[in-house]
Amino acid sequence: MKTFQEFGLDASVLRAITEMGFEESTPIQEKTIPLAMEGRDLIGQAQTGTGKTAAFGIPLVNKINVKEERISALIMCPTRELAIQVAEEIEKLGRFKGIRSLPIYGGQDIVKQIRALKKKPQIIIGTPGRLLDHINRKTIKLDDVQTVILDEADEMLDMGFMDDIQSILKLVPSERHTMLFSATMPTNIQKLAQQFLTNPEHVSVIPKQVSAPLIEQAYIELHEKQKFEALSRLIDMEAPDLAIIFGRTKRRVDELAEALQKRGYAAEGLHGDLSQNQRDNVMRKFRDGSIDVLVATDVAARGLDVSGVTHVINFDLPQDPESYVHRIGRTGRAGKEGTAWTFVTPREIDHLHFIEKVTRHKINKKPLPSVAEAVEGKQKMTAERILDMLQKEEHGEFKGLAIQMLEQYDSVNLLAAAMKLLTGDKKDLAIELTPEDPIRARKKKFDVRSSGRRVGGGYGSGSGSSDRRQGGGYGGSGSGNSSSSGSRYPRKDSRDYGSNREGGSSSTSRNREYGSNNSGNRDRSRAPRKSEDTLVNK
Ligand SMILES: Nc1ncnc2c1ncn2[C@@H]1O[C@H](COP(=O)(O)OP(=O)(O)OP(=O)(O)O)[C@@H](O)[C@H]1O
Ligand SMILES: [Mg+2]
Repeated sequence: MKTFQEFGLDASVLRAITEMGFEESTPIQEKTIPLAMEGRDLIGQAQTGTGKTAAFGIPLVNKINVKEERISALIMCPTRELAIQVAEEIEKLGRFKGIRSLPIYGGQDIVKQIRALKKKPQIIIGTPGRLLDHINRKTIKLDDVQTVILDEADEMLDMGFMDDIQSILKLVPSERHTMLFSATMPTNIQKLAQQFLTNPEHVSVIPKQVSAPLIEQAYIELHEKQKFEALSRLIDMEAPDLAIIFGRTKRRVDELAEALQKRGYAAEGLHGDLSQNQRDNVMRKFRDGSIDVLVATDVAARGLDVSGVTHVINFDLPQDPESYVHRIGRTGRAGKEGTAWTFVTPREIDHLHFIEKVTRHKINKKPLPSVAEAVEGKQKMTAERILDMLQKEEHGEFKGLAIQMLEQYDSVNLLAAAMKLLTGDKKDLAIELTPEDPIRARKKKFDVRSSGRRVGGGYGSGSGSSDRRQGGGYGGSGSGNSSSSGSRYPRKDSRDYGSNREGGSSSTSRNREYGSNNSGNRDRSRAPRKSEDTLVNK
């Protein structure tokens, strides 16, 4: 892998990269940074957690003129949390150069945003709905934008943002530099690319499977009614540092978070019905470790990068292979290992096999964790906590009492009693969740032919050679034949996109940005996609 010095970047950008702790470039960065520096339009595809943000962020920040007082670059993201996170990474990269960047997303006070816009940021990172609001209010002008980046482009299409993106891009000069990034590139992305990109270079560092290489994948077959017990045993057995649990609907997420809290886990829910304040709080707590279980709808599936996530658990099977890939990709990031568990009801087994085929990765069947395994896991965890406390030496104030008690009681019994207390056990609390319908299997055929030369993506797994090709898909060699009419946008479904578009811009009342108030709705529709060949590349 190349070091960052080899790209000929500005010294201030190099300094930022070093401060961020990046030593060498990841495969997608190595491929795209030079092309982006030449001003080439790009479609960049690489596995989850392999540094796509910096792959576009570094050349962008390098190119921006800090003297510019108008918006010169626009990054669009599908969710608010992602816009915030990408903005933070851009801020870090641009810090020493003195670049001004600003996240713009729904749910945040628009007046505050307008005030921040007066500071003349050069880079705006936003969700399409709120961006349009500002454009309509004339608080954002795009006449001087030279670079546009669509992060998670396929998801934005899937969410029905095509019209908004079109409206926004119409206002950007056509002489511009445009780049699309995602870990998954269904064929319908071709349409978007044709429309918005000029002679793009396809850069793909996806090896034979699209999911990240460092994630161990397992599934447990069980009945809907067994899921919660299985979940709590699994958490006890595995003792994750941080875990994300995906549920299918907002109601599911609420019920699950509450049930986990009742059982004594530090868990909170994240979905689009929460206020932005609540969403921000939950994310902050999860990032700083004050909660260790995040229960979420697919609003958290894309792009979120929280270090220390060791486990992803699909409490409900995701609707499509893309969603699976992105959900499990919240772990196993930046060269770290992770484990992904998926709960599957007997009627969903076919759908699981479909996901395995499309992602070209076997998901290993595992038995339901036993009570004994759960107990053992919990005991180990308690012992670790005690040893951790010993090392930190924060227990001094208890020493006097300990000596007194040891004079009267046997040390083994004392410690065992303390451990029992510390472990806590609320297993007897009955938990009842509203059942979810199973995901239906797909009937249509799909094509998983694979060919072509591929290189390893991720950290240190690549051979360094590139595999640029037309088309994307799940590692298929793809000629980019998008024969289907299967455009996946707009999806008029009940997904949780957020109808509260503060500032009430025109276009549509469809819910956006995973932030609305229609309780009980699904964050992702269960309606199968129209055509399988929008999923895989032929
Ligand atoms: N060259 C590098 N060296 C070390 N760490 C890096 C490097 N580039 C990026 N990272 C870190 O890797 C993590 C994942 O990066 P990022 O979020 O950009 O992944 P991604 O490819 O966009 O994943 P996703 O598909 O899930 O959005 C981040 O914490 C980032 O800071
Ligand atoms: Mg990303």
